[in-house]
Amino acid sequence: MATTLPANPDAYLQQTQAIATTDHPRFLQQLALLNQEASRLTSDQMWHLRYSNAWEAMYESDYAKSEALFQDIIQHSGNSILADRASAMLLSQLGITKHYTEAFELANRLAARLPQVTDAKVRLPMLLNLSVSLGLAGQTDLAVHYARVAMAVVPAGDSSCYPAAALVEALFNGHRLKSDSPELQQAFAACPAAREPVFNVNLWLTLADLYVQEGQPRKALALLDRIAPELDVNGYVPYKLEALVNRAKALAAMGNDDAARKTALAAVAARPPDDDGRWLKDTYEVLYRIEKKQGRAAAALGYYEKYAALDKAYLDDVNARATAYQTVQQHVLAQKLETENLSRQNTLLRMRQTLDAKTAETNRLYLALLLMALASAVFWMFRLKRSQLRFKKLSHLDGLTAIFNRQHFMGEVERTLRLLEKRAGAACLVFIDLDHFKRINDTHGHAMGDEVLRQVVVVGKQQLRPVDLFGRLGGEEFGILLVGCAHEQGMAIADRIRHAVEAAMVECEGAVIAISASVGLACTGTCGHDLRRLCREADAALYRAKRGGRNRVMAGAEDGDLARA
Ligand SMILES: Nc1nc2c(ncn2[C@@H]2O[C@H](COP(=O)(O)OP(=O)(O)OP(=O)(O)O)[C@@H](O)[C@H]2O)c(=O)[nH]1
Repeated sequence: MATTLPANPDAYLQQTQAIATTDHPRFLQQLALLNQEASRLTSDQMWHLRYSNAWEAMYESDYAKSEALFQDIIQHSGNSILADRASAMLLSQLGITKHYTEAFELANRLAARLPQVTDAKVRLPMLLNLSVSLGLAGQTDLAVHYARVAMAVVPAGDSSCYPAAALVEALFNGHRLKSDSPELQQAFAACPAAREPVFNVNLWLTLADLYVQEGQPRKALALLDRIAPELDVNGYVPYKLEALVNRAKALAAMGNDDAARKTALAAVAARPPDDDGRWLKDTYEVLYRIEKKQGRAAAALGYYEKYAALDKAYLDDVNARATAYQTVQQHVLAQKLETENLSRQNTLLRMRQTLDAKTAETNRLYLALLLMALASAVFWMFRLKRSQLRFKKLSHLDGLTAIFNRQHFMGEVERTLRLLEKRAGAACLVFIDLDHFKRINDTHGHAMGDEVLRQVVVVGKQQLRPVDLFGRLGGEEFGILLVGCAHEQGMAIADRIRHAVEAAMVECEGAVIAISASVGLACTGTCGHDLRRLCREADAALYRAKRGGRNRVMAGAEDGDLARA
């Protein structure tokens, strides 16, 4: 054996772990060397060394140490392959130490991880330990399934001893194995070549057990005799105990009570401190039957009590495993349902949020549309109102001169007279008619006539105050209401207007057109505030102005006329 680490510690670490079961003494030597030279290892190599140390601690039943090391590797190594191998080993250990709930939880995690594990050297221990732990749970179908899957993943050229042995164990624990089962033959064919003495011995002991169960005690005894030397070499206590129990059972079955008792008592003495009582209960059963058969009732009762206590403990353990398995599965199912429920709730929530967002968006859109519609309605209403007002205003005005038309003028005069009547205010109604206007049209054309009409309005406005009303009554005739004016003042203004018309300079083709107007006036002082009377009087005054020679202002009969200026 090397006393210093070889140049390539990676290969040495791998080779060391590979001989852990086939050459355990050498494994121990190499492990000691690796621990001694640990300072020369890289971080990853140190994790591999910790794995081997954990394996050895588990082999030596130092479960506290091995569990701490396995957990450290799983959680901190950062090496998924090593972590998976450590998980597989920990699974096996949790079954041995009866931490069933943790074991089945880990089994579920490993089963879920299996599809991602491609390395056959890692998949194999995972599948094997899944088979063993599910066998512990009483799930024979699953245990057999995983063992058969494990058979299929064995790399070409490697031994199929481990999965074949796992399959035998799964079938045996499920009471589905017979001494001539092909699975047993298959394991016997694979394991000797793999030079796995522990597995070989286990298979032989299983066969011996089957012989006893099948009522072939001689065959069992012959087999046990044959493997005795190997048992001594390997010195694995539980196997020795199983061999003694089966030997005692076989001897008892053959009626060799003394030898059976002696062997059974040897089995009791060989019981290791951490034995789970599985084999010992069978031992006490053998002893109880022998004592009973030989009439030693007290001794029989003593053994029976021990047998019954161990059998109860064994059955309790079986129940504990099954219960832990069911609990874990229920927990997983509950978590799955909760996750599904949460996911459904999340989906609903997301849908509701989307709907809310859409509704808010739609509402915003509606609001925007409403505001737009409102703004547009207000705008159109404003435009409508404006145009209505414009039309209304236009409808009140004379198209040519832009002063009040007849209808509106009369309306406004009537309204103003009503107000003045209430206040006893005075006013004079003035009618103006251009003289010989037809001639102007005829001489200068209709357009020129229009221009004359416009000019008359311009000069007329200049003589009026804002409160006065001015309107075109038709053709070349205009009306004015002089608000707040009594007769004299009215006459003066009317005459100023006549003057202004006469003085108006309307040119046509270089010549000035002569214009004059006849004016009739009627005032409230004599006619009162009645419009019709005022109109009649103003009209009559105008008539008299025309008749009197035009270009003059005449007042209503009682008002007294104003002579031509
Ligand atoms: N250019 C123009 N002529 C108009 C308008 N309205 C009426 N007239 C004309 O005004 C003239 C009025 O003629 P008459 O009623 O005979 O009166 P006059 O010629 O002014 O004679 P007297 O009133 O008697 O002085 C007619 O020839 C109408 O055609 C108008 O808006 N524009």
